[in-house]
Amino acid sequence: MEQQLPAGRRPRLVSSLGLGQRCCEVTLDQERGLLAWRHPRRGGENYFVPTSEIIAVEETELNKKQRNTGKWQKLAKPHAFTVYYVKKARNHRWWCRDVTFWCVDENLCNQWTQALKELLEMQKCRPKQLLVYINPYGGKRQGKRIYEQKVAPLFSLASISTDVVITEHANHAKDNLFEVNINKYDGVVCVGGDGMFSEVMHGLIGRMQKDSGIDQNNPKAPLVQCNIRIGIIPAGSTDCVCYSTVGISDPVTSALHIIVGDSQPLDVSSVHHNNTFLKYSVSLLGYGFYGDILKDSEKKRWMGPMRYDYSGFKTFLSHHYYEGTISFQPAKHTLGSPRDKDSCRTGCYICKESEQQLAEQQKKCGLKHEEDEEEWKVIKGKFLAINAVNMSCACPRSPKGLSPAAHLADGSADLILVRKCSRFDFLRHLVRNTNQDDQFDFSFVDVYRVKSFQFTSKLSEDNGSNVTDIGKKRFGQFCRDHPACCCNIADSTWNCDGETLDSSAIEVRVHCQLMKLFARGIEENCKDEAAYSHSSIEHLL
Ligand SMILES: CCCCCCCCCCCCC/C=C/[C@@H](O)[C@H](COP(=O)(O)O)NC(=O)CCCCC
Ligand SMILES: Nc1ncnc2c1ncn2[C@@H]1O[C@H](COP(=O)(O)OP(=O)(O)O)[C@@H](O)[C@H]1O
Ligand SMILES: [Ca+2]
Repeated sequence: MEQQLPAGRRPRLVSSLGLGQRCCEVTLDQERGLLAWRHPRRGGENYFVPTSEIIAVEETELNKKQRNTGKWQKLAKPHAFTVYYVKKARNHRWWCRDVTFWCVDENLCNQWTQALKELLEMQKCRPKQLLVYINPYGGKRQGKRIYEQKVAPLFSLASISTDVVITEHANHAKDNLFEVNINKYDGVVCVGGDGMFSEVMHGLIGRMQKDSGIDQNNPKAPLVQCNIRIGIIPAGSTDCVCYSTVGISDPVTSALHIIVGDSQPLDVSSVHHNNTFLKYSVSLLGYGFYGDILKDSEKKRWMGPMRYDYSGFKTFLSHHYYEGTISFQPAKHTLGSPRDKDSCRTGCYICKESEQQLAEQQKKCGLKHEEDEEEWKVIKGKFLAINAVNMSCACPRSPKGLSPAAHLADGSADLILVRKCSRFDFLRHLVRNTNQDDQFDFSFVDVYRVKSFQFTSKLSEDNGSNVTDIGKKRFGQFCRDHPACCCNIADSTWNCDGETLDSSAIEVRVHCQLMKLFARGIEENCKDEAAYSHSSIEHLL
């Protein structure tokens, strides 16, 4: 049955179709892009699936067993089609579910499959061709298996073609991205952890700047936005970028976000030392505690993700603090503050506002550099940790993150300064990173929302530029001589998204929405699946 609508509008299909052994009314609102049916069993539960969340539609041959039971016996040849769709479960997890409808009228069946396929064709943001890099050694070394068993079948169901590269060494993906014909692809997927994501991001952003003649060594150069989206299939040790942008670290959920063609802009920080480009960072730039953990944990890679717990415990016991000067420019352009109670969620208005400001600025100045005369604030002190985060840095170890109110795409980073305090107080602060309590509510913790910052350790100020070697020598000697003492004349290292930086003196600038992910930010939590269905229909109708 078809309902007539005014000319120009797409019709609403309403039919009584078979579902299992019974009949149910199925509606396809083509104008609004919504498929709905009431399950004849399961207490008559209503299902509402936005067509933007349909993965695939296939004509289906009903098998013998299905045909030989119940109503089928009386039918000559039933015609059927299967709809594969996203089912949202608790904790931001997505599943791929399917439902098979049947009818005796072949024309009606064709009408349904054709209408659904046309609606899928209209989803222009979906990728058709992807370049996939798999780090076989990331996390628990399961990357290849995860991709082959959980992700590749979904890509194939969604008719996505892939070129797959299994990396053979570090920087393989990054170097490869400078050579490939990137225009062939609608996106790049990395299977691994934050380090692997960082590699792919460096390849893409670096390639983009090279092709546009931008000198990455110039810390003030306005960088060219990278429009090719990156998808992350989590298979690493921390998977913070995935968790903070999707809400869960789950390969199937991430694959489905890629398939439906989600897009989430992301701020990226550039890190320089003496007019030399060092790295980009999207998650954590950590000096002191997280730098020391990383340095120690690199020697324990064979332990897998557990290396961070081991090195974390060791580093906590060592309780080293570091002296230095941090200068920063507060982010006055953004509406939020790090102590906000609300977090960045799908469709965040603060990030949208920044996007608008960015567009206006680009219209005004193009790629010209705008002189930034805004004030610098300077803080000298003794720090146990200096953490700069472009996003919340939520991960399974810290579900709300190091800075729960940080925004994915507002053009700012949260700078968290943890000053020298007792071991017990530091532990209280750390524990609050793992629970619901406020980790900033301590006299020794300060947090600022910034658009750029610089750091120089006391050691580098005292000794000039060749800090790393001096630090290394003194650190070794000092530790042997005074193992129980916590004061430190040595430098720590910066942990930049899981990679150590060679210099402790750095200059950092946040680039608003420099790149995009196949994600949509964390969706508002839904109490249960049925509630989701009803809220989504209310939103759509
Ligand atoms: C009582 C103990 C409390 C421990 C506090 C735990 C808080 C954990 C916050 C972790 C934030 C992580 C930010 C992301 C960092 C990653 O970029 C980096 C590299 O990840 P990967 O490539 O997947 O290995 N991971 C880390 O630096 C690990 C930090 C973990 C520290 C325990
Ligand atoms: N084939 C490979 N062999 C060794 N190292 C690799 C390989 N492929 C990628 N890498 C490097 O491994 C590092 C860590 O990878 P990642 O996937 O983030 O795992 P983890 O989360 O366990 O640290 C990355 O910095 C990346 O450059
Ligand atoms: Ca940000």
